Amino acid sequence: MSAPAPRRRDLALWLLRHTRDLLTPLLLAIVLRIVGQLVGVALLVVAVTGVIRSATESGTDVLGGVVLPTVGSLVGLALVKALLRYLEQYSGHYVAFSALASLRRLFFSRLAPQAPAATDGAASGDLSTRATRDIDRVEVFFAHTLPPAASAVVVPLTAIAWTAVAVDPVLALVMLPVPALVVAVIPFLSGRRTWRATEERARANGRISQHVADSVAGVREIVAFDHAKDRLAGLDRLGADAARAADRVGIVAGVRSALVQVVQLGGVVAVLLVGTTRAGDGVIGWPEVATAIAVLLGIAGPARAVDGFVADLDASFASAARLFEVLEREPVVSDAGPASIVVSAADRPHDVDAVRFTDVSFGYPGSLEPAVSGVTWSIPRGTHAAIVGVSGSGKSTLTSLLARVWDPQSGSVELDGIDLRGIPLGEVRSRVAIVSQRPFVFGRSVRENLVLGAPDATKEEIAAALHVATLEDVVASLPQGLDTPLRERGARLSGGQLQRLALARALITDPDVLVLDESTGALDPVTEHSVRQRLAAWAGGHRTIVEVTHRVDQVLGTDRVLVLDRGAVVEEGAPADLADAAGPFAALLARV
Ligand SMILES: Nc1ncnc2c1ncn2[C@@H]1O[C@H](COP(=O)(O)OP(=O)(O)OP(=O)(O)O)[C@@H](O)[C@H]1O
Repeated sequence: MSAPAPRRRDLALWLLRHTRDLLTPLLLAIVLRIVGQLVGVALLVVAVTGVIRSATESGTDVLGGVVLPTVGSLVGLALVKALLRYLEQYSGHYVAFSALASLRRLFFSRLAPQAPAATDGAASGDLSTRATRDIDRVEVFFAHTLPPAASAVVVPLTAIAWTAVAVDPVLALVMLPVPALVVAVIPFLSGRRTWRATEERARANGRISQHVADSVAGVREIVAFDHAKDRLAGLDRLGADAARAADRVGIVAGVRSALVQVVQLGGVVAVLLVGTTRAGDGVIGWPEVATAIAVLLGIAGPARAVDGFVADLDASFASAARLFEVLEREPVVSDAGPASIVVSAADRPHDVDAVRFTDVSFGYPGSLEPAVSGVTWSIPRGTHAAIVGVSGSGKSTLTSLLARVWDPQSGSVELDGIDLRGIPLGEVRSRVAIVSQRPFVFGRSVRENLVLGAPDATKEEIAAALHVATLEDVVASLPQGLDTPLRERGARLSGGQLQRLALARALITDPDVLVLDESTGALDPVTEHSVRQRLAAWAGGHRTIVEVTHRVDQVLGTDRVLVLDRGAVVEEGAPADLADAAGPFAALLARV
């Protein structure tokens, strides 16, 4: 179920909630920035008043009485400002990068329980853009938003209040509309439109990443079917969508930036006009006019920062919204947690079936037809069972339910007599190992790929698994043996070797139930025969094997067979009996 689209305010609160621990350094960054910028305004004021005093004050010791103290103050203030800037940048970026690290951790920790159900078939390119670029964009929210936003309000107000008290209240009043417009009005002009365009740009970037990821993964098909031009044209179209959205954002940002300049320069002219009149009337002196202008110039930068970050902030929120979508999604299956039942191997009852499906029905989200319906079937421990049926009959779905990738909508799946929903998820996954149709191999060494599910596997365990999978000769022939690096997706292995690697990887975890999902299809008959023999020895009458296949002749040597058709059980029994009965199994067998 997808979460409702969040608003920007909700997103800001959501981000802050997930990074609560960083609020103290964030507050520190804000205070440091405000003080640093006030020191910046003071620098200008001291410089201007110093110049005016040295020009207007008569007397012999202008150098010692005015110039040197002014220069001394300027140097002192500049050093303090530099130090404050350093500390502000340090704490701001500490907050930002720590926030990114915790968002990354959060992303993967929330994604893991959703996998593989929610990630299988999901747009992997788009997902990785969310995990990388979108998370990086959120940095703007932490490092470049809250401190500048706070200082854009506090610095101008403080400086103008000081002007009202120490210089001239009328000039302060003339200055006031400038930061008000620059901070609170102009940055938000046309905000809704740019926000929508920014969201569209983020989505377009996600689609571009997906297109590129698909093109890289499917490069063989693209070349074989001479499809490169179409892919490029598709990329151009997506690029044009992103550019159009970026243009809309850019035009508004340009206009707003121009307006900021006009208002700030207009403010200087207004202060100059009013100040000149008041100085001419003798109400204030020229130094006061110059000081007021120095203050106005000093607060221009801090005030302008709001317009500077609003566009970036939109991009940051658009990315945060894409993260929110993934992070707040409910896991497809919920872990039963510590209250659930963990039964040690020794305590497991011997008289119950290893696996039992009771009236199990399940349909994929969004599908009208159930993928399996009303399946009731038991697999005694230590047997080799097979699920057969034509393509799309629900065989793989049944094994996914057995590994609790999904929960059935009705009925139950039991492991050793206990409903899977009452067993910790980690325990289910360690007791049921699936060797899938399309195993994934990481671009790491053979060894690292083998011990994925059992990082502490011993040399002997690895050797035993390689033996059952008849992979020992293959590994021995690799240039660095087990340490040979594999290219991504196992590019340097043949299809059959890849399948055997996946089998060995599952065996190393020493599962109670080994599920083979069409996982010997790429083996030559001699190798397959030898793998089957070794698997039977490995199972040794106490481990259970569930094999999914549409090669019906392969299952004659198994203990029992389930025949599925359009998700329903149409026959079940010992293969020899079924072969003799004139039922669906015999019909499938006759087609071989
Ligand atoms: N992730 C999914 N989302 C939606 N529908 C799915 C998904 N996976 C499978 N299906 C559908 O569920 C039904 C059963 O598919 P399943 O993969 O279990 O069949 P199968 O018997 O294993 O097929 P095959 O022998 O071709 O692998 C099919 O109609 C299929 O289209």
